[in-house]
Amino acid sequence: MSLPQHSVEIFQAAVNAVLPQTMIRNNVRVEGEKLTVQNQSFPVHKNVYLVGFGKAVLGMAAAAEDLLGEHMLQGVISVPSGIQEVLRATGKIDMLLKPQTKMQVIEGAKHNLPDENALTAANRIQHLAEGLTAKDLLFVLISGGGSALLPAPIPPVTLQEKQSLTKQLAAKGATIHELNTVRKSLSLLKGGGLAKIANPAQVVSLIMSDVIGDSLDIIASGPTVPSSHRTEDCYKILSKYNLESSIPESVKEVLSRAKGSTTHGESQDFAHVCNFIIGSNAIALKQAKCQSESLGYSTSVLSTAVSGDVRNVAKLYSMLIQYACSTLADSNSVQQGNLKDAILQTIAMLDIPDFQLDNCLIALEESRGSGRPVCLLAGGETTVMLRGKGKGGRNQEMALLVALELHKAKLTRSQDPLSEHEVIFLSGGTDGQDGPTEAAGAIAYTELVDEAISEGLNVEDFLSNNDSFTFFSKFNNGSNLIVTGLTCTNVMDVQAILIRPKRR
Ligand SMILES: Nc1ncnc2c1ncn2[C@@H]1O[C@H](COP(=O)(O)OP(=O)(O)OP(=O)(O)O)[C@@H](O)[C@H]1O
Ligand SMILES: O=C(O)[C@H](O)CO
Repeated sequence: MSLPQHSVEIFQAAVNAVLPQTMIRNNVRVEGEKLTVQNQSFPVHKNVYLVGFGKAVLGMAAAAEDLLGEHMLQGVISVPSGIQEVLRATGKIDMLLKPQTKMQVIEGAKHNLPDENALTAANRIQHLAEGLTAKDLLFVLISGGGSALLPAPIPPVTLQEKQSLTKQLAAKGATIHELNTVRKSLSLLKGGGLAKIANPAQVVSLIMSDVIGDSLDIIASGPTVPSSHRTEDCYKILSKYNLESSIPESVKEVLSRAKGSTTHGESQDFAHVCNFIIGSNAIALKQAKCQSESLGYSTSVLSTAVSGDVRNVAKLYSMLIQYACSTLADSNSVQQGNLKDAILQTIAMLDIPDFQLDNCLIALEESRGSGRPVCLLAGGETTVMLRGKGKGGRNQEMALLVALELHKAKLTRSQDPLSEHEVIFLSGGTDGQDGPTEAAGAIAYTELVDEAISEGLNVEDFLSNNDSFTFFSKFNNGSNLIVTGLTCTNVMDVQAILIRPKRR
């Protein structure tokens, strides 16, 4: 198999590790009247209710209902518009609920924005939780996209007002941490509200993380997690993005009523709640590492928190590739030292706290000793400043930017170790949809720009129009695109760098 084929296999292993059914089965057991999640057990006796919200929740709910059997009484889940149709059309029948399901499925939040359908779902979920007693257990399934699928604005804030504020913040580049800090303070169910309403029932939440650092109170705005944020934090965020003057009166009223904490009660009110992370970027990368090792690569995971502007991140990966090639060729060159300094500066500038350059060295040293090819893995989520009107996504744009950086590096250095190695760079979204495109991501390599020129394609033109999908659709007959279809899971993005010396 070729390096590009290996990179796709490794990416696929990452995605398969976090498929909703796999995660439920790996983390949940039901034996008689005992429900065990990870290492914690709960008694069950036909007293389980289920609610869920998020892009991965349909498959999670189908697997959970199978496991819970007769213990499960009733459920409501809020999932993205059209998801059941897509699953049927793509033959992913095992992610759908069985015809005899006890669950009500409500589809909503088209384009990831809260709407009336999602509001109806949130109302039903609230109603179900309010009716629970100390004898009941509420199983809560949470995944990315959950914030938009569980809107419950605190009156007098309206859905439209909340939606408009969220949109304005997002358009001004607010991070998901900032966005969800504000959302929590305006919601009845977010920021621990759902758990509070379900009290005194036992609440067991299974959470799939799609945020950097896996912060429980940020994922889907933490409906079962006490909020660590205060109202002042909301005001700071609103003023940072110059939105203070445009906040509606209703929002001011709710914020002033909250006075201090944005959580629904104190943390001792959460004694009835157990939150479990069952899927994350780290879990996906761990499996990707296993797959890569079984394919014969010296492998290291560098980070699960790669974030920042896609252009800066692409520069980081390009330098890392050059550093790796130079280390594989000669462990003490001046070029290698300079690259290392530049890499460390970029990591500090991008603020990627968990980045382990030492892990990269371990893989490189192992490879130098064994002659095995190298695989470097990382994950996270970058941001793209949209300047053009093209079609693309952050992963395809990153792959194209890395190709361009490698091309430039090759031109500026003769006798470059880069040219002596075969290099593959893959970036893909684990949800299978990179931006509004039909691809999950793309594969790049050192010679891509030269090959594109010979096909009459100018990489820089496509990049300046944010048109990476159009580029990769045309280039090489589309064979550098990674197309998986919607995976119905999401633990952010995965990058894989594969390097081996060229055969002479
Ligand atoms: N033409 C484009 N080129 C590059 N990136 C784009 C383009 N259009 C949109 N994007 C990026 O795609 C992202 C939105 O797509 P997507 O829905 O995959 O991401 P998301 O909102 O983070 O959702 P999820 O977390 O489920 O992946 C935004 O970060 C946006 O900047
Ligand atoms: O739903 C959300 O808030 C985001 O996907 C982060 O979890």
